[in-house]
Amino acid sequence: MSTEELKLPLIDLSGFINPKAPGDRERVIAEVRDACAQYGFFQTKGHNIPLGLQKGLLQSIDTLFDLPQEEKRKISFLQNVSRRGYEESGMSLRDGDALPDSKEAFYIGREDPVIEHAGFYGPNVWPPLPEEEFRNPVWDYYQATHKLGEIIWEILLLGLGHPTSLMETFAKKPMVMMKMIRYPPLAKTLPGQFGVGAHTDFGGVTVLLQEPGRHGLEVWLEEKQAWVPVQAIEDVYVINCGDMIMKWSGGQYKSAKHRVINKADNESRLSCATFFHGDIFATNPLNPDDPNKETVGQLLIKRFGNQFSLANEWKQVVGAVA
Ligand SMILES: O=C(O)CCC(=O)C(=O)O
Ligand SMILES: [Fe+2]
Repeated sequence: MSTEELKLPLIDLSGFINPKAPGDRERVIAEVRDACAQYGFFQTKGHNIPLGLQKGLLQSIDTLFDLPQEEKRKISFLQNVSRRGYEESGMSLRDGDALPDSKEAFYIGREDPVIEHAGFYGPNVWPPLPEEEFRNPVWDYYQATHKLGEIIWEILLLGLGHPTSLMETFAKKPMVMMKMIRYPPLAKTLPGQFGVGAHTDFGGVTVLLQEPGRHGLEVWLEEKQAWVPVQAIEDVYVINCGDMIMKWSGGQYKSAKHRVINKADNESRLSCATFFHGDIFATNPLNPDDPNKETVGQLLIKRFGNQFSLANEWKQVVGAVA
């Protein structure tokens, strides 16, 4: 089978969110379970996120990244205790990659009024744009994908025979980060440079919006030893599981490698990923007997610690150092 013929499952979530007939919810739960067990990824419609919110968000991302570079640098995420703000192109380099990512990104997260736990919780930073052009549409969108992340978590729990009430044991004050991304046109990247190099997502559920028609995401399919291109279709989300879910589920749900190459010569590509993890002090809720007692916060530090300005303080808060 050639990679062009391989497609991720497309799952209609409306059967779970607004069931109309007996068995609707169970069907969706089984479809999601099978997709996450086989691929760790699926595409979805019937997710209840209004198209108007998606379009507003993409417009806001475009406006933000069109700001002059010096304006964007003033809100660098490296200067922010809570890792909110702007990441310049060329800043992310994974071990083993020859070149850094070409993408630029902007991060927001929970809007907590005061900085707590050395920055795990804290306020967002916002660019110097009118609220109705950026902050309002972005925040409305964040809340909508926060909700969708929660729904996917519930479906994943049900798929493994757990009650949805388990959410309360690990997601009372969950880390939910949102990353808005712009990839430069292919003509503006270096030979061999990726938009985002091959990686797995670190944590819980990822809810990904791709700019319609701007393909570029590819998922590694272990069983076929092949990269599968994922189409960027209007109103269709990509959902995937991160490493923490794979660990917590004892490998029942996969965390698959993926990467992005913007294939358009002269057009940039926008996307937005919302990452729904769990409370910073939460340990594996799926298996209280799991000998591995690493917390969500410790796992975050392991993966991103070097990008936080107060990394050592963070480490102490979550017990990653004495
Ligand atoms: O932009 C995309 O399509 C995917 C981005 C991604 O994988 C990530 O930010 O973790
Ligand atoms: Fe990713």
